[in-house]
Amino acid sequence: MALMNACMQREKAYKNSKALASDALPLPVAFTNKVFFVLFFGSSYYLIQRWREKIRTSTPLHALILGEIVAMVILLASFIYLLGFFGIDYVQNIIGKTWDFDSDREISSNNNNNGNSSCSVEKEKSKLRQAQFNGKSIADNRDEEIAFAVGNGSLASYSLEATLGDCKRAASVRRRAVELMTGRSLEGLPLEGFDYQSILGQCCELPVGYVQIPVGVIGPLLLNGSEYMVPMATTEGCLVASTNRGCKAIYQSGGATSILLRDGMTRAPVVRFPTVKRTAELKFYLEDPINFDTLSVLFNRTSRFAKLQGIQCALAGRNLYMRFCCSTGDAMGMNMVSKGVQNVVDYLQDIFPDMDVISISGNFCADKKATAVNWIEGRGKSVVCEAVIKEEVVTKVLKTSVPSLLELNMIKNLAGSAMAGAIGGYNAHAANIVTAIYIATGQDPAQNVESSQCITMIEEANGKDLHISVTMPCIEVGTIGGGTHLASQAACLNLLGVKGANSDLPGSNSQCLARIVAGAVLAGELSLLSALAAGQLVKSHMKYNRSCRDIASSDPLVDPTVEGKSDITCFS
Ligand SMILES: CC(C)(COP(=O)([O-])OP(=O)([O-])OC[C@H]1O[C@@H](n2cnc3c(N)ncnc32)[C@H](O)[C@@H]1OP(=O)([O-])[O-])[C@@H](O)C(=O)NCCC(=O)NCCSC(=O)C[C@@](C)(O)CC(=O)[O-]
Ligand SMILES: NC(=O)C1=CN([C@@H]2O[C@H](COP(=O)(O)OP(=O)(O)OC[C@H]3O[C@@H](n4cnc5c(N)ncnc54)[C@H](OP(=O)(O)O)[C@@H]3O)[C@@H](O)[C@H]2O)C=CC1
Repeated sequence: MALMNACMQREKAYKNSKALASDALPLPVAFTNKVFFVLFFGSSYYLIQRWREKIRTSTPLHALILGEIVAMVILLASFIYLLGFFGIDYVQNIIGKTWDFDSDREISSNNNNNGNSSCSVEKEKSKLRQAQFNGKSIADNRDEEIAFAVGNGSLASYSLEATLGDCKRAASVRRRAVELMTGRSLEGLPLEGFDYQSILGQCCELPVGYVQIPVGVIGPLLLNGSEYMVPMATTEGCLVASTNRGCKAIYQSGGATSILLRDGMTRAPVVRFPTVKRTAELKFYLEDPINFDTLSVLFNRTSRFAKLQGIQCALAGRNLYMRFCCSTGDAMGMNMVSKGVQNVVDYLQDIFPDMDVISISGNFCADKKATAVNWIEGRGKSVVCEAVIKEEVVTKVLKTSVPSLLELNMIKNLAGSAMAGAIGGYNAHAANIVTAIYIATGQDPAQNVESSQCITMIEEANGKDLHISVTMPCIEVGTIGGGTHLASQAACLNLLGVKGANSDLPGSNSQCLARIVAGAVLAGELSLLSALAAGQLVKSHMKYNRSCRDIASSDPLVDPTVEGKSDITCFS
């Protein structure tokens, strides 16, 4: 019955978009469905009973009485109704889903082959191809002329990819147009050496080049018995060196252990009702376990990998914030969770017609913001990582002592952050390591905000050694989707052995990456805290983080002959 109910409610969500037999009836769909179910099973039961009776009394089966004829008509009618309502729609959904995947594949293969991102781009492209400029098709003009047209506004800059059918040429022309418009040179921002087709429709609009960020590598990071060489993209000198020192200390102490506590991405739409009473009704509806099956069926059908785990509600007057949480396989999952939530919200709109959807994101998610809800409930992967660092390693490699680190962590990371009113900022520099690995491996770098939430604990172990742990509730990483497929980022994921989707165990690649992030953060915390305890910080940054070269005179945009510009002091 629960399944039947689930099916009935699930199909209702599509009532608005698909014509169904039930639409013709002036009755609520849930009611007519129940009536036809009862008629179907009632008539079936009656006919079976009659059939058995006829066999027992040797009456010919074709000799029908009026009641049997009526029952057969009812059976046929209810069968047609139910088939029309569930069966055909179900088949259509399967076909529809298959088609969706095919079209997704078509889109991505187009991306790879000729730069078209979608059918709409294809249509746009043919429209634009017909457009004339200087009496010829746009693509037949010289780049300088096209750039001029973009610069003076007669040609939309974002239509260049579709118009020219060549992503690299589009970026080059746009770049020139920007230079013409601003009168400033983009020399120094590279154009060559990048696959612009790979970002179309997925990673970046209006490209004019790419920024180069050096990638350093730390390791081996000995984590859960495996060794990892971890890539970090950064321009902060000293960061890689420091984290590498932390890896050495961990390695010489026998390695670190990293454990995944939970894995679920969240999205929280906000809706409003005319009264608080109605808002509370939706809250109770969402919290009723009977309804969860229906909602998860609706949610899960939007993806092969997204699986709804739960919905947490928070109410503010007439507004309800519904924090959906789901597993997302090897993807970070923001697009996936948003797609699933949209499907559920459409369905809820159907049964709560007075519900006003304010926004698919109501900030109770909470994406790219430092919040208590993430800190307490977690978002993405929640990971804890620990290591016991031997006393002699603390002395020789980290150049400090166990008591100094204990005291520093308590006064700085715990009390100091409490004084600052931090939310999840009970660490020294988790954000440094998180962001550098995120950029190197194609993650969404803006999610460093909550991904860097971390509490670093340092305690004594075995009477003389040091126990350190980092607890990170919101590591939001994926090994598929976003920027993970780009050549450089994919190479970094490959270095870690977690490139792409794990077909045997979906989710295990991204979970492994999250553990590595926590392991690297542990290394970073160890080293920076040690440098601070030993009073080494400024000296080390003057060595690795400030060039001895005359920066001003090496800048091509600065005239070195201008007086005073070369007056740079070298600290070392
Ligand atoms: C995508 C649009 C802009 C379409 O918006 P639209 O209004 O449908 O677009 P349009 O075709 O009518 O064009 C309007 C203008 O948009 C620009 N535009 C339009 N298309 C392009 C293009 N291809 N390349 C460059 N510019 C474009 C362009 O300026 C254009 O004017 P025109 O030049 O034609 O006169 C809109 O739907 C939009 O802004 N969507 C929101 C996307 C967004 O902001 N994403 C950020 C990531 S979400 C996130 O990370 C954080 C989150 C959401 O989780 C935080 C939270 O919790 O809230
Ligand atoms: N929409 C939003 O509000 C926001 C979006 N973003 C952006 O979203 C992007 C990331 O979204 P995300 O959903 O992670 O990625 P994608 O949108 O790329 O979705 C992942 C795709 O990979 C497919 N897939 C294949 N194998 C697997 C597997 N093993 N595990 C998981 N998925 C698999 C999924 O299939 P299927 O189709 O079956 O699910 C899906 O189509 C980033 O670019 C990020 O910057 C960031 C913040 C907010």
